Amino acid sequence: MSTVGKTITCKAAVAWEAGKPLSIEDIEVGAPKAHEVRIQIYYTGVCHTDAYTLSGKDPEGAFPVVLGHEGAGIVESVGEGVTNVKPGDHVVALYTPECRECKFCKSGKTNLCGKIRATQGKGVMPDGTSRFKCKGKDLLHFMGCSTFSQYTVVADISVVALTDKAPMDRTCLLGCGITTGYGAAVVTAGVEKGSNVAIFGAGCVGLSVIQGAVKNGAGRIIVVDVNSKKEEWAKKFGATEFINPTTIDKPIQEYLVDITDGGLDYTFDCTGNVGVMRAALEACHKGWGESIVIGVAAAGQEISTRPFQLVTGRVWKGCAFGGIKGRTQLPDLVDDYLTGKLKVDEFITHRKNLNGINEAFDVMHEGDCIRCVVDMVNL
Ligand SMILES: NC(=O)C1=CN([C@@H]2O[C@H](COP(=O)(O)OP(=O)(O)OC[C@H]3O[C@@H](n4cnc5c(N)ncnc54)[C@H](OP(=O)(O)O)[C@@H]3O)[C@@H](O)[C@H]2O)C=CC1
Ligand SMILES: N[C@@H](CCC(=O)N[C@@H](CSC=O)C(=O)NCC(=O)O)C(=O)O
Ligand SMILES: [Zn+2]
Ligand SMILES: [Zn+2]
Repeated sequence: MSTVGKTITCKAAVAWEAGKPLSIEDIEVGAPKAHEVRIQIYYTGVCHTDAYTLSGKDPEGAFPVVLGHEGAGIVESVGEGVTNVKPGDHVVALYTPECRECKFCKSGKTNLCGKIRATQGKGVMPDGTSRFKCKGKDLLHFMGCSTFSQYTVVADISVVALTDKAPMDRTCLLGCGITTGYGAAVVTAGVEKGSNVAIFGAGCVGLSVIQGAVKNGAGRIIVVDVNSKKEEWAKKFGATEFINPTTIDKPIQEYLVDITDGGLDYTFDCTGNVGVMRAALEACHKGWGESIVIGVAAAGQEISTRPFQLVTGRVWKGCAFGGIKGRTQLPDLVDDYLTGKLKVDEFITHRKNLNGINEAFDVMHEGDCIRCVVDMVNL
């Protein structure tokens, strides 16, 4: 029986309040309205940003909410006026939408789209309402995606169709972590051939920065991580050196400046630690070194450095989703994956089913997890 135009009841992992485990519930997912798309989610990754919002530290975090923003699935139905995807398409949800008509999209300077950012940040659809209900209460959407539900509704500008040749348990990871790190190196920094790079934090994001740096022909690729087990991971992805900053007897930035004849051409923070962000900036070469902030720092945290660091030519910048425009550029990344040019399979260290999604959060904090993929169909 067709579900088109009807409310669907399905399972979802609901975050009722901050700091509490997710609860598997039957929820009602409304039909997509104009310019909306209802997706059956097959797989979702779990990102540190989901854990960050669940912890209650995200100033934009509100509850009850359906978290998740690294998901792949198949379009079930579309609302009036949707032209970019159709039922049956294999898709990935995009927390950085791409409308192609707002000031941001038209600027050619950023991947940040302004069209629905205000409502997305409030956890509602562009018309200001929610498509999720549970026990008579509205649930909030998250990052315009809410992939911890078997069905979700997103804006049409927040979804990209991809070839069905690429397995969805892999493409889901292109919805955040891999694309973020890879894009930060290739698009945001534009690492040049032969340039020296340091990457702080070798999780999914940092390892993806390594991939981007390798692709662009970087010279030295130095990875800094407090977890020595990450050395093997970093080298597998192409790092040329690994340093555990707890094993050296001077500040890491001084050490890096010493061993690189004045500093790095590009550095990347992939930890979310504001002290690390400062070290990454100060490890840059005078005159031209650029430091890219990728990590998400908790509410209230601030970055600082001596302004002289900037006066003398170092550049501090940052990016969301690596600077990648999802609808335009994700299909090419999938092609790169299918032709063996982009590692994706290698990131999957753990798998869980929807019923075990809280374990996915547990393993993420254990240090040997790069990404845990959650099967949303088989409970
Ligand atoms: N800007 C954006 O668009 C996006 C941002 N993010 C953010 O990026 C960050 C990284 O994500 P992800 O790769 O998944 O995270 P992980 O936790 O998997 O990786 C971070 C790594 O950094 C290490 N680390 C922690 N503290 C330090 C330190 N002081 N010096 C060096 N290394 C350190 C961690 O070690 P240990 O495990 O021992 O703590 C871990 O190995 C998160 O803050 C996440 O929220 C994610 C996606 C998109
Ligand atoms: N809501 C937080 C900031 C969280 C944040 O920085 N989100 C990133 C993506 S992190 C993905 O895992 C992002 O896209 N930021 C750009 C945006 O427009 O949200 C806060 O308010 O501090
Ligand atoms: Zn993420
Ligand atoms: Zn836009």
